[in-house]
Amino acid sequence: KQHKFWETQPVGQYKDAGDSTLPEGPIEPPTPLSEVKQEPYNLPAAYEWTTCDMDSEETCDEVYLLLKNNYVEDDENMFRFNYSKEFLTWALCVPGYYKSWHIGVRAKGSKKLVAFITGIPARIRVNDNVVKMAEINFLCVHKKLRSKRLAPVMIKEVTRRVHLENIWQAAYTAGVVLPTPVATCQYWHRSLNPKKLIDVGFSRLGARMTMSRTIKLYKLPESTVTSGFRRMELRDVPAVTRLLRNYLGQFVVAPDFDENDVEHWLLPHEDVVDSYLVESPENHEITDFCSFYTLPSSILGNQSYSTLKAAYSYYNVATKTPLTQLMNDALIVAKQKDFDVFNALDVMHNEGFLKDLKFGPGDGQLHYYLYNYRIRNAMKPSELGLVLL
Ligand SMILES: COc1cccc(CC(=N)NC(=O)c2cccnc2OC2CCNCC2)c1
Repeated sequence: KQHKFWETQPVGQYKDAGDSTLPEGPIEPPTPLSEVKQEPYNLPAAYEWTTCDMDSEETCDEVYLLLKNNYVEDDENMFRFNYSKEFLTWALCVPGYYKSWHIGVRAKGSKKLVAFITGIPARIRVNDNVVKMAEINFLCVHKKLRSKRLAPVMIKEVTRRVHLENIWQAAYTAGVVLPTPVATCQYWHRSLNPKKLIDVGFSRLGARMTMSRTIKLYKLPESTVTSGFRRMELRDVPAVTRLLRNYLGQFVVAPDFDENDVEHWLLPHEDVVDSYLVESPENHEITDFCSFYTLPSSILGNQSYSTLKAAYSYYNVATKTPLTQLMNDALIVAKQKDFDVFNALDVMHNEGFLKDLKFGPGDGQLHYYLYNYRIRNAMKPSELGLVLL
């Protein structure tokens, strides 16, 4: 039963593990567009496909509520991601996006939205090859429709619609192990509001630790320490693009951002994404950059709190300021903005600051996958330069 579906897909298969004679690159060649299935896959009779227009307030609301009530929970089912409507519009209406890749499933009678899956176009470099890919995300099936085997048909349908746009590769992440991860990352958390985190059960009071001692342990300065540290502005896009492209060039897998991408993904957008940079006071050169995105979680079954305000480390570049000092300034502004916790994966150079800045290891892993693209060896997290939302 294990992975009956994934064994039919062009992804690294367990039986090929360790066979380093297999070449790096696409597993299957593109299909002539005329041979791509023209009509949607069949759903169970009671359901129908729908395209979700995220520009429509009403549809965006439906998507928001479906995810708020049915999307990913932590291993102990204490928290559930609660992506905001603003965030979802930002994450899905990206430069060059296809509305047809924002796919919903409705119950025919009630017209209720019961499932969702999305793709967005991205240029991803793998070693020396820039590949047009779809980034797949937000796969969600209503809790009441689980184990109806809807996920495989939704994955096939988004794949079909991506193929229709002549794109043959994809990237996605999951908390579960599927055939076959290209990288397996550990996530880490830095307490900003330890009292709330302990009250809601996200963190536990350390052995031989009092609450006041714990609050003191995680206390941060009121203001940032790096001179020239300021929010990113539109005029900074060219310099930040140069800085980011140079930095990301060292990783095996990373986005191939241009100025248009940087403007969309990294310009500050309230309650969605925050980005800061260091402008040298002497020559006004931009030498460093840090960013984090806003992803709150609903707190399931707590009397005093309903929402965990979490910041997620996004892209960070340090060329003059020590990365640890730069990230400490990111923690300081996140605390100023009333975040409860700052999360990070051990990707890129993050491992270098996690322990020093008092991050604790999370209780799970995030696995990265490529669809129809083989890489000879799985990456260490430090070789991965891609952060998905
Ligand atoms: C605290 O509330 C949670 C609500 C749901 C799940 C989890 C645990 C979890 N699965 N965390 C992550 O996947 C994670 C931890 C650190 C950084 N990025 C992450 O995931 C991102 C990237 C993948 N898509 C979801 C958001 C926590």
